[in-house]
Amino acid sequence: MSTFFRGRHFITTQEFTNDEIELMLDLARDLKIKFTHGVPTPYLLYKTLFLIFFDESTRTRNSMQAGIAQLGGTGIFLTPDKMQIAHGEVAKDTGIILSRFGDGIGIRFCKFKEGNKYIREMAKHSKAPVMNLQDDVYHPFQVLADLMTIQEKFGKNLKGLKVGISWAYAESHLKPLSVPQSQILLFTRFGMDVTLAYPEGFDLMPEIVEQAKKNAEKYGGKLEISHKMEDAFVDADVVIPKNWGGFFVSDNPDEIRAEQAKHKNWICTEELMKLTKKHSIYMHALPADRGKEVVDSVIDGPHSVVYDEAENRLHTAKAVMALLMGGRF
Ligand SMILES: NC(=O)OP(=O)(O)O
Repeated sequence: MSTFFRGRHFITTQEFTNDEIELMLDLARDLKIKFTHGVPTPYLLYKTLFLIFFDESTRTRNSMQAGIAQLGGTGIFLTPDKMQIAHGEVAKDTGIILSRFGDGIGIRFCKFKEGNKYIREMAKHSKAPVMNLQDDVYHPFQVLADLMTIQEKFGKNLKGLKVGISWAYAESHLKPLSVPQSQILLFTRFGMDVTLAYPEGFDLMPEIVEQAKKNAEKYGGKLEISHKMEDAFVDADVVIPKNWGGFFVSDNPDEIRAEQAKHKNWICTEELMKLTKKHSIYMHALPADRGKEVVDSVIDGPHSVVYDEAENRLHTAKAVMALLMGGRF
């Protein structure tokens, strides 16, 4: 199985076929069962993974570091301020050197208009797989865990499943576009009927929306855009209300924050959840701005699957690492 994957970069799920995504999820499910039963999975014995984080992380960093350890390898956590990146070393040089030292490189770099370019430049020169741990465009590990969680709740055939992805207000920081963008790209490929709702001005990247529409056409999904939060909730099986920055509103963070503050009413409440189907699930990649993006009674309530979703980050991370970094099983 691993010969399809060995040595490939994981920058967006868009560069993997549906069959390959399903294989990743099959392995993630198998790894989850083995982990739960204490069965060792030393698929990456003696392999080394470098993890470069330009930005903060709880789930991504720890799922990768715990994951590589559970596969028998070693994860080395790096921050640019303690590397020669701080003195201007370019992505090409860092990528060539680290890939001569080890077997994989993971990078988180969310800065708008810079992160994806940096990761692609490193991937161009690295002889080891480069894994995107979230950039300004994509968050492939998150969306893989999201899809795994949705399949756990609704089964493998997701055709016609109604998914509402909505913008929500937040104050903690300017969140990237990468989560909703990855979701509209992947969910439409699995036949889901996606409604994307956001206040005017908080657009996703036009080329990503175009690609998601093409995916929907090709795979029998749907993508509809609305500027009313309710539209993401009516009859939905899955709702994913989450903040993202309005990077097309302005280049100035203060202006984006001021624009966001006009939409404090975009919060996921119990009233909104009542519009969804009875069995609906509430998802969030976390961290959530409680009281801003969502009320406690929803995120802690019966519809919420946020901890299952976060838990699946570990198993999907392990599956991708095992496949790309040369696991033999
Ligand atoms: N969802 C997610 O990527 O979480 P972290 O920012 O904690 O890694």
